Amino acid sequence: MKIGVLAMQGAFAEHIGVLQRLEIEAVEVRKIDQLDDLAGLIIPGGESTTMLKLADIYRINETVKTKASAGLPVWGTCAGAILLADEVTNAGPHMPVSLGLMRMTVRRNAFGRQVDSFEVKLPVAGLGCEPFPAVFIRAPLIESVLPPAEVMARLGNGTIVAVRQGNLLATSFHPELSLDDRFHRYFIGMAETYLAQKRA
Ligand SMILES: NC(=O)CC[C@H](N)C(=O)O
Repeated sequence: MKIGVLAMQGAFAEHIGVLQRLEIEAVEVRKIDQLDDLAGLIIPGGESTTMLKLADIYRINETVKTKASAGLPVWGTCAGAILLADEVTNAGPHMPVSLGLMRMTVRRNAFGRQVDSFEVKLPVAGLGCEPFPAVFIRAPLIESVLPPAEVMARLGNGTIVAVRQGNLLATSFHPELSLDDRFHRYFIGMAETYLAQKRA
């Protein structure tokens, strides 16, 4: 199975590294034809405005929307989660509209500046009892979700930081920067289900 990582900008190399450690063929996606034959796509962290603009120039946004709507598993981490949201409360004047695939409202840069980055042990529904070491870097928070989107994880104060909506997954934090690969294995599981359904 092949999993793509959008490689316009941001932390794509780290995701590729985790996938390769898990012996998954990982593809850097910069052109629309590289979206063919994927079992899943990861949209990494980085800078959401820049990433949206570049993906728009290379006409990737529309193709990702079409493929995700047809069932392709897509996982957005940090800036990638912002791209998946159907509403961004503080988008800024130069930010193109997001892909709008998930029924959730996100607030960018919700935890302060880059120096305020932090790591927490986060209980995550679906990943077992052991909390996940979640790394937050100038992260967005998820203000609200609407069905069919479902909350997978919240911080101790109730802030939503991970959401699943069918074939779509969003995390405010960076699982590719921790040594724990359970989130990547969870997404690979979604990709396996997708392939099995396609073959059936
Ligand atoms: N680590 C990240 O992906 C940060 C996201 C970035 N602050 C943005 O709003 O686009």
